[in-house]
Amino acid sequence: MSRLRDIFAARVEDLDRVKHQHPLTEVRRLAEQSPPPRDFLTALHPQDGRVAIVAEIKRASPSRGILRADLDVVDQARLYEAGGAVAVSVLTEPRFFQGDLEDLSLVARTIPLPVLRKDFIFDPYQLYEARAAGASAVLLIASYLDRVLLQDLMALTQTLGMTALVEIHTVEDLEKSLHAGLPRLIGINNRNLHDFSVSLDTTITLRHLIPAGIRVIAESGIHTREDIQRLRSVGVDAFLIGEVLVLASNPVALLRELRGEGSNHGG
Ligand SMILES: O=P(O)(O)OC[C@@H](O)[C@@H](O)c1c[nH]c2ccccc12
Repeated sequence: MSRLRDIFAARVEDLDRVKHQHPLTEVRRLAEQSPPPRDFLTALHPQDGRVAIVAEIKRASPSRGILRADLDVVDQARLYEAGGAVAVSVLTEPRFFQGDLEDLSLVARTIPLPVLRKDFIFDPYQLYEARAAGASAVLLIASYLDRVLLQDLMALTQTLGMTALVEIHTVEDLEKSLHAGLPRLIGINNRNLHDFSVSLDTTITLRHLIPAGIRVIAESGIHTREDIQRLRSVGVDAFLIGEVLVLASNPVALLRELRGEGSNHGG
C-alpha cells in the first residue's frame, strides 16, 4: 500500500495549505458560479461510432519519472482534440505527476471537450475545486477510500453536476464501489497503484463482473490498436491513454491509428 499511501499523505499536506489560503466557503462559491459542466458520460458514446479515447496530459509519473518536463498543456490538449479524443484527462497532482489545477483550468478554457480531474481525491473541498476549475469529471480511487467516504464523494460529485469515474483494480474494489451507491462509470486500472505493475488482463478479468448499465473505461498500459481491439472484444466502452500519447512525436496521428481511422484494420 506504500506508494499510494505516500501520494495521498502528501496530498493531505498540500490540501491543508490550500485550505488556509482559500477557505471552503470561497471555493464553494466559485464552484456554484461556474457554468454547468460538459457532459462526460455522453461524450463517451460518440454519435459517429468512433472509438472513445480519453487522452491524458501528465508531465511525469511515479512509475516513469519525467515524461516531458516542457509539455505545453494547451498545445497538447489541442492535438488531442484534433486527433479525435472524446475527452481529456489532466493530472493535477503536483509532486509525483508535476500537475496543477491551473493546467486543468487552461485546458477546459481552450478546448470544448469535457475534462477529467485526475488526482488523489479524499475531501469534498477537492470536488468544489474541480468544479470551479471547469472539470466535468473526477477520479475517485476505490482502494484508498472507505465505503462511506466513497459514497459521500460520489453523491457530492453528482450534486455538482459532474461525473465520478470510480477506479477499481480488484474484485474487492468493485464490491465496495457497488455498495457505495450506483456508480454510472467505472474505470478498471490495469496498473497496480501499490507496485505499479501493469497487465491488461486486469480489465479482462473484472469487466464481466460489472453489472449492465454501468459504463466501463479501461485505464493504463494501453499502447497499440491491438490492445484496444482486445479490450473492445470484452465490452469496454472507452480507453484512458496517457504515456504513449505524451511521448508521441505526433499525437494526432497516433490517436487516429489507435482509433482505427484511416487504417485497414477496420473500426
Ligand atoms: O499512462 P498510461 O499507462 O496510459 O495510463 C493513463 C492513466 O490510466 C494513469 O495515469 C492512471 C490511472 N489511474 C490513475 C490514478 C492516479 C494517477 C494516474 C492514474
